[in-house]
Amino acid sequence: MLKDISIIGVPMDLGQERRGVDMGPSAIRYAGVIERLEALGYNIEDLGDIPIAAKRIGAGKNSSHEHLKNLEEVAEVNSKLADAISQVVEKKRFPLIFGGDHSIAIGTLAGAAKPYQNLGVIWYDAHGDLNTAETSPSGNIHGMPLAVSLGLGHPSLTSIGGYQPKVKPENIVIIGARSLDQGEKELIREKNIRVYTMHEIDQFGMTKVMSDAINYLKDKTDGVHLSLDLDGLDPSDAPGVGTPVLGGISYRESHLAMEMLSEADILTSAEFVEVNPILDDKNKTANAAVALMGSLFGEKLC
Ligand SMILES: NC(=[NH2+])NCCC[C@H](N)C(=O)O
Ligand SMILES: [Mn+2]
Ligand SMILES: [Mn+2]
Repeated sequence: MLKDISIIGVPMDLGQERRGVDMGPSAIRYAGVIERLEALGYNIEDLGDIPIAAKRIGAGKNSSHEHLKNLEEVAEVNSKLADAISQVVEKKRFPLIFGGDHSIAIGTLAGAAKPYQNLGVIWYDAHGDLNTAETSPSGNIHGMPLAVSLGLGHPSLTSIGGYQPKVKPENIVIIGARSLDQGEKELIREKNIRVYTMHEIDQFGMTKVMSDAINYLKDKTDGVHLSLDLDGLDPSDAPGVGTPVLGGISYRESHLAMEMLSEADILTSAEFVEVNPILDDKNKTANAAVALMGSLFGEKLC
């Protein structure tokens, strides 16, 4: 992994309807992320936050796209984010992004995938985030970023970065899924996307799931992005998220997953999203995110 890391915060809350996720980047910084990574010998540059348009009252109600809430605003923020990440990549630094809701993955991937022919994506999440306006039960864009990155969705989202698709279905691995909408299940089947649901994690254990996932991606990808939605973890370990789903990945299993990724040394970018301090318990979720980043960047227990 690159020894120089550039942090970008994206206090985005327009991709969903719960207030507070815009405070995620601050909560993660307060949890001591910079000190933690510096202690591991990394050179950290914090580029601050991407500016976000003020949230409208009754988000989406007046939007021109009923099934794509805050479309224009979400698109604008994501194209700024994509540009910021491209600059980080050009400097040969590792982009580390803090959300914000998961709609920011649209911009992250637009920036992070550009230099790669076959960027792998590890989507660590209770959800597939594979909806389009047609399949979404909510109209919330945070449920759509992985579909957008495959080139499926509104053109003002899929065109960000000026190329598409950002990722190919065979280079995606979803880990921790336990809440998939009907249209998402159909897309997973149609595109043959590799998914490790909680069933596989329970049946085979995290060690087997992660080594399988890493082997699946290792030889065919030229870079790998980790998109970690904190709701992939069980709500008892990460209560500060807007769309919690029971029966998730434990804190310890998540540490193991991060340690295995660190060992495999395949990551070229990462993002931690959906931390909502208003819904949290004493910053537990941001603290978990930072502890997981410790493992991801090479912290050893002894
Ligand atoms: N990034 C997330 N937390 N996504 C949750 C999405 C929930 C649901 N599948 C939807 O599309 O509305
Ligand atoms: Mn999720
Ligand atoms: Mn998500």
